[in-house]
Amino acid sequence: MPTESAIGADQSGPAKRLTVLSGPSGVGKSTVVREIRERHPEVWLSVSVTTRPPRPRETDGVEYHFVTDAEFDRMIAEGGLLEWAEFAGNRYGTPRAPVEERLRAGVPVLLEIDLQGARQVRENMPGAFHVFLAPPSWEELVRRLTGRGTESAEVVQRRLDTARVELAAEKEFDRTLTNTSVEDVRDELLALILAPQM
Ligand SMILES: Nc1nc2c(ncn2[C@@H]2O[C@H](COP(=O)(O)OP(=O)(O)O)[C@@H](O)[C@H]2O)c(=O)[nH]1
Ligand SMILES: Nc1ncnc2c1ncn2[C@@H]1O[C@H](COP(=O)(O)OP(=O)(O)O)[C@@H](O)[C@H]1O
Repeated sequence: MPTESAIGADQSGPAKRLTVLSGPSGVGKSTVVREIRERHPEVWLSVSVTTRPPRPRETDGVEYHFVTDAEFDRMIAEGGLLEWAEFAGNRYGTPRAPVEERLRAGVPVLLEIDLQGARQVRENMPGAFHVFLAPPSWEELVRRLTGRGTESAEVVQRRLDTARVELAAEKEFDRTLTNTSVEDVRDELLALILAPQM
């Protein structure tokens, strides 16, 4: 079985098809990912584990696997997470085995994770391609995050504080896509996921 670093380091194998999507809370990552899930089953979307409670209209096993703190602790202890991070008071992580299985089989894999997780993937899997989803403007980001209406004012403020840090990290990414039109971003992202990546 290839090691974690061997998967990422193998520039000739299917591991080049690991794509990471990051960007500030509210920019539209989940919306773009939902479009890809519904229209492009050829791309495999990693389903993260999280200790955050489900939002209305989220289904366990679809957007996330919703787990307890104890279950999350156990996954860390067993080495079952490829990466994980704490974000706005909750923990999120990528289950390792399903990602490695798909990459070995040559299936394109998309991870939607935060900046801290993206940095861990960059460190451990150097073959991954990193895409930053940017808002058209700061005002529009605030509008989207507030307009979604799924978080309290306090949580929105916390996410906006984090968003400033995330926006400053854009240059770490291989490519920026600006989310003006969801359909345009979906098509551009799909092209990057399916293209042979340098
Ligand atoms: N590191 C890491 N971050 C994740 C993972 N899954 C989701 N996230 C990120 O956690 C942050 C919060 O996600 P969520 O609570 O769903 O809020 P939303 O992205 O604003 O809809 C976002 O930046 C996600 O990209 C994961 O497995 N690992
Ligand atoms: N291109 C877009 N134009 C206008 N609104 C958008 C666009 N993309 C997403 N949204 C809206 O912005 C809000 C935040 O999007 P979401 O996908 O939940 O963001 P994220 O997953 O990055 O936190 C949602 O209400 C969503 O409908």
